[in-house]
Amino acid sequence: MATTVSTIPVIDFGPFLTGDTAARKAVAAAMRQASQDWGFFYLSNHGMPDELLVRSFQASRAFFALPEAHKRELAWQSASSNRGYVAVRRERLNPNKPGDLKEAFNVGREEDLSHIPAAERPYRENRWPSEQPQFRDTALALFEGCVTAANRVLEAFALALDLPQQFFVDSHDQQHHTLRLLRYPPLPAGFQPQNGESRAGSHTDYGSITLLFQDAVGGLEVRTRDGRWVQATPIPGTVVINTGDLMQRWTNHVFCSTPHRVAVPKEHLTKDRYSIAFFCHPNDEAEIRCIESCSDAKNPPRYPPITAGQYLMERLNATY
Ligand SMILES: O=C(O)CCC(=O)C(=O)O
Ligand SMILES: [Fe+2]
Repeated sequence: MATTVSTIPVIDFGPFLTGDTAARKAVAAAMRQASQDWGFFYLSNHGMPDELLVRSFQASRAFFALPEAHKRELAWQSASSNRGYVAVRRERLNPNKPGDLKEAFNVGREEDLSHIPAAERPYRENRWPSEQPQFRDTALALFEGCVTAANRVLEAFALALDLPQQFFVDSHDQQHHTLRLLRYPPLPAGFQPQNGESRAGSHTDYGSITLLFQDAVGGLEVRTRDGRWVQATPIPGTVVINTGDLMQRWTNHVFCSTPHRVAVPKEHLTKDRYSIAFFCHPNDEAEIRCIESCSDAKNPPRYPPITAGQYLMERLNATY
């Protein structure tokens, strides 16, 4: 019997950004197929400036090199804020496994909070390391760059589903996204994971789409439809895009959210690994109701409508 060795698709986004209607439709169709088959794809020519990404990884490295006590002063406080520093083993992406061997720093949308009652501000306020003033500028520039790139991807998703181009973009315009810098600390040579511990336990992402930039170390693994784990090997110049549970629900499983994890790698485990994830979340009030072109007699709507805010809060509270 012939076996087909399949890998996570690499899609050239250039024709979507600069091409004619036919070229844009072809890119959108490729994304739809990849989202159906894998829930994951790499995007080349994604439009994010390389200089910004280089600067962001440098800023991340400098931030995580701060003394632990300084980082803890910026600790993550609540799911409703979802900002700040998350220490090693603090989070379990797979709630049945030990805490993840990673640390993280979350950034949300930066807003003018002067008109907000003081008691509510901590929930909407980013936390910044006072000893690194340039860190804030870089993180916010990266946030903006990710919003732009994510919106283009959301336009392609809309095109793939015969929706008005701005359908998803409009329901993300409050930018309830989370930018997350991640560091996976070095592990001792010969390190053997105990009780299924890993750098990040198997999970699906909660939101609509995730953009993931990874360094050259590797370790990200994606589950195939038949239950095997495949390496999402770093490919320079690309961003990994995956669809989250909310998008799966919205599209009635036409776009799938796929379990993935960061395993302790066989090589380079004594090196730290850095990645940057941008989790896109629709506006709190956005109603996540099965999209019409995603259901028919054979695939009737699988979920009742829910607001994005309610859904995401439930998922986040379960992780900590
Ligand atoms: O660091 C990575 O490669 C993946 C991280 C991830 O999947 C997550 O934080 O949701
Ligand atoms: Fe993830």
